[in-house]
Amino acid sequence: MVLAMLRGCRRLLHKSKTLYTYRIQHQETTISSCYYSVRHHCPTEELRDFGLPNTTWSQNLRNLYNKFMELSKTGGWTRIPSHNTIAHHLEGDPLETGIGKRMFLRNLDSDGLGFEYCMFYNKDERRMVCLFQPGPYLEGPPGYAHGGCIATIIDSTAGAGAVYTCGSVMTANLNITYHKPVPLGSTLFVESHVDKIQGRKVYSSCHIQSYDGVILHAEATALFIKANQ
Ligand SMILES: CCCCCCCCCCCCCCCC(=O)SCCNC(=O)CCNC(=O)[C@H](O)C(C)(C)COP(=O)(O)OP(=O)(O)OC[C@H]1O[C@@H](n2cnc3c(N)ncnc32)[C@H](O)[C@@H]1OP(=O)(O)O
Repeated sequence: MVLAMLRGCRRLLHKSKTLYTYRIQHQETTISSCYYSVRHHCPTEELRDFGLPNTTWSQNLRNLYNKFMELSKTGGWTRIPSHNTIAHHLEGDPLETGIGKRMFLRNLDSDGLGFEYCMFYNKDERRMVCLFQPGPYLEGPPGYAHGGCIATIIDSTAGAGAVYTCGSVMTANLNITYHKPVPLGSTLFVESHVDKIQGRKVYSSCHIQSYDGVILHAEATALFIKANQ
């Protein structure tokens, strides 16, 4: 499975011929675009799991987290680990993909300032839930989250849902309707669903609600393309 995905990635890289050259600490490293996939085990080093509660989490976020942890005990839902380097989520050579890079959503060194979130996956229902608290560094309109960060959390939730359902994918299309501004520091319930799989195309939908489900902040549809096997 792992080897097949890697081969799929490599074939794609040859096909697309999209090679980018990065200079990192005076060392030139050639990397290329790659489908996102899930690493099933971590390398030997101990890594922090950022999807666990920390002191910046609001009570509402903790309550939702506890609710899904309870649901996890009876099967159905599984908490998804979250690291700050994509190399530890990607299948592939960590030396090639990981040097000097951070995951966009985990690129701040202080908790609570940016994307504070955890995810839970339900395999049978093909659903991914993200419990999200946007920090003060995500400001767009005064006091509210930037639309780009809302797009990011939608893409990441629906993308992770597609990855956990189908394996390696890339986002090809994302359509978002913003209904209500998202207050910074609020607790949000983001939920995605894989609606249809047609060949390599994975169609998903996603919405963002307030933690109590009263306010619908945004809705989206997305198309992900599976890696060639
Ligand atoms: C982060 C959270 C951590 C949680 C823990 C899990 C960790 C792990 C999860 C990570 C989750 C990250 C989620 C972020 C995901 C990105 O941010 S991805 C980055 C943004 N996206 C990109 O950069 C993609 C850029 N585009 C491309 O590279 C290429 O166009 C694509 C999308 C790979 C497709 O190219 P291709 O493989 O050559 O496929 P191609 O043959 O062109 O098309 C295949 C089929 O799709 C159709 N198609 C392709 N594009 C489109 C389109 N735009 N519209 C409609 N149809 C299309 C084609 O018509 C074709 O249809 P059929 O003929 O089969 O019917």
